[in-house]
Amino acid sequence: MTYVSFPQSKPLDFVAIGRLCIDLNANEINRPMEETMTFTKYVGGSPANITIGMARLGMKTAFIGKIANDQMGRFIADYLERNNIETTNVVTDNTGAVTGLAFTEIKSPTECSILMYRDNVADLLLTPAEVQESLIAESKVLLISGTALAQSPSREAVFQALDYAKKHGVVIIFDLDYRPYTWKTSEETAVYYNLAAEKCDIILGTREEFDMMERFENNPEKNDQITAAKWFDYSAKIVIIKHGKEGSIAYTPDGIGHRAKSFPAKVVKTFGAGDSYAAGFIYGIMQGWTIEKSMEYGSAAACIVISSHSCSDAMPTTDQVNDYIERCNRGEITAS
Ligand SMILES: Nc1ncnc2c1ncn2[C@@H]1O[C@H](COP(=O)(O)OP(=O)(O)OP(=O)(O)O)[C@@H](O)[C@H]1O
Ligand SMILES: O=C(O)C[C@@H](O)[C@H](O)C(=O)CO
Repeated sequence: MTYVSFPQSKPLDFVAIGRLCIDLNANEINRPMEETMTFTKYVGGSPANITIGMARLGMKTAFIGKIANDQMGRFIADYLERNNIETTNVVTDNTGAVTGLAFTEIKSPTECSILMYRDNVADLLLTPAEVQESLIAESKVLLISGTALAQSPSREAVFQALDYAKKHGVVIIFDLDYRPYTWKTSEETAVYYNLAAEKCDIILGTREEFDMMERFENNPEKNDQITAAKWFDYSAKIVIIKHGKEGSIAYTPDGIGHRAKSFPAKVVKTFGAGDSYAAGFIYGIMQGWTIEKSMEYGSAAACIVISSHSCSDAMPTTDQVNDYIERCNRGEITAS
């Protein structure tokens, strides 16, 4: 059963809009931040990580975003280009804005947190006029990510991108990517998340992210089926609700809750799971695979990233994902 059809005639597979940032991941793992002294620098930002994941899987990708006019901004642009991600719509800020930083704390494989430095960041300064209609028109998929909705003008830039995608028959995917610190009030957050989600074909988020959006709804038991059903009255064809290592469930308008097997992992840190899962899942669904097989692929990609030190740099190729699945099936990988 095919739930989403991708416009095959379009030359570009995937374009994402949103933040391009820097991750500084603790080298001394299993320690609190207070005792962490050194970090390794990687490109970060959830939509950037997903795009890098899609590129590693062999998809033709592009990014729409704004970078600071400094060494960090140039590091990001260079990394995207080296990963074959088209950067014609990566705009350089000229107001002195800075690159967002995410310092990661790896206290244990299950206790990880992120300290974000996001004052006056360039990514939130992308304007609607800077979004290239022609780039979106030529892509099969547009991915939006919730954090870009937190402030103007980036918020309007995302809605502009959504309008272009609708106009040109591009499949729209929303990774909720809710990061509380970029928002001012919970009401504002829920309003803009809901307005954007109404326009999307595939919505991916954790149970907690959907809870945040449901502040105006009546779903006291946090029932996944009720959560998903609302979006089928708008544009959605697939709603995925993620539950960490318990796996995820994909709901479709026919009332089916699709589940896939998850894999064991030797976990180094938990962050990056969602981004790699998204890349693997979207790749699979774009190949015409079943929802279950696509979810399985996303789960395996997630295991590879959470077993590694970085998010972006660890995004796997198809050979790496296939190899991981085969090794799990042979019982060669066990959970940490
Ligand atoms: N400890 C784990 N072991 C195996 N698979 C995992 C584990 N944690 C996450 N996954 C896989 O990754 C998928 C997405 O994870 P999760 O629900 O934690 O997303 P997320 O909260 O968006 O991630 P992130 O921490 O990157 O924001 C899960 O559905 C599961 O397949
Ligand atoms: O999304 C961010 O800004 C930070 C990410 O790059 C980070 O590594 C992460 O949280 C991935 O889920």
